[in-house]
Amino acid sequence: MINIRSVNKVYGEGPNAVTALRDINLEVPQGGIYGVVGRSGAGKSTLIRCVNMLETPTSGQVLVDGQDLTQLDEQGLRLARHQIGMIFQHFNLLSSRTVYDNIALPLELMKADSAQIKAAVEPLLELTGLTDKVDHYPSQLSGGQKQRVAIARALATKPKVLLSDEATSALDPHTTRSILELLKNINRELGITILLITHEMEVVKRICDRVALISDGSLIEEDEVGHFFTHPTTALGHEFVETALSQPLPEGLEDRLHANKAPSRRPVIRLTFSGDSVQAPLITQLARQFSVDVSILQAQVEHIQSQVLGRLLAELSGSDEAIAQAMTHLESQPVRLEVLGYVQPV
Ligand SMILES: Nc1ncnc2c1ncn2[C@@H]1O[C@H](COP(=O)(O)OP(=O)(O)OP(=O)(O)O)[C@@H](O)[C@H]1O
Repeated sequence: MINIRSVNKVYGEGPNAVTALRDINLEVPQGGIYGVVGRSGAGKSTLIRCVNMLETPTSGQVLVDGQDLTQLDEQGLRLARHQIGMIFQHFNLLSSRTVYDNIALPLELMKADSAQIKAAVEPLLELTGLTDKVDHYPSQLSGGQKQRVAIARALATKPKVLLSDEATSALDPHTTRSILELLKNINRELGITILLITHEMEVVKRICDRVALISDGSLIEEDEVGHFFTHPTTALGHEFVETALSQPLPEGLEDRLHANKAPSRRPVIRLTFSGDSVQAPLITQLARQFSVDVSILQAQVEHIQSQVLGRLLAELSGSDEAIAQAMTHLESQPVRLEVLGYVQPV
């Protein structure tokens, strides 16, 4: 649905030139919810703004529904943008217009008559839960309600694609959840493809099917969300995943953890399981096959999209040889093994 091919973007020229995107290739499938994550300044906004040509790529192609937007003139671009709605972190509503009139704006610009506008706006008010706010002005609305208006406005031209630029970053966690639910609902009910950028892995975890990670203008990782959470391949990917999954260590453990192995110290390991490996009797196997005792310190099971993700923190005890064999076995299994450190038995 969205094909980004070899896109580069350089701002400015000469010694002041800033390369914001480097040879980005990305394919967003039709009907999916696709997340792009990265640290501040990585190039996320530039990337999403290249998809509706708010920024023109320096080179490369951007195809939406098969049409290469980089080849269109102003008139062609104006028409193509009817297929692409966009929402922003700070809502960008017109303060002098009511909720109804904000949603109607893109239709007015398309010269729709009042009957057409009414027929389009009313179902959107219902979909976004704003029916009782129709005559309110933006100043009379909460942040979440303002974003709902912006979403309804973005859908007014019946786009095939919705772009979301940090749409929940200005909202509290509860409101964030309700807006993400709304986006998911829109994706499901209307079949709209959503491309969102965010610096919050929580957003990706909740609603995205696929995710891309960008760093310093380059795409460094791309995956299905459940797999990304269990098998990040880069150090940055790992860091992002941790922000969304990490739980505080059990009380007192941090103080007891040593970085180095010593004869009497026992390893504390973290196992991350996904899919079928959640069901696998790995722990009992360790005990039986390798004469290793496993004390579970913490356990957690989460559902990320269609994937089940389990995390287990455990202390292993047994002879050095048995522990080494058990670790080798774990490394060969479809789980992620991390050694957090070593503890002296209490
Ligand atoms: N209009 C511009 N002129 C010059 N440089 C720009 C412009 N817009 C962005 N940049 C630069 O391009 C790089 C990427 O910026 P961009 O805003 O796309 O990153 P981002 O990942 O969206 O960051 P943030 O999460 O902080 O918004 C940064 O180095 C930024 O300073």
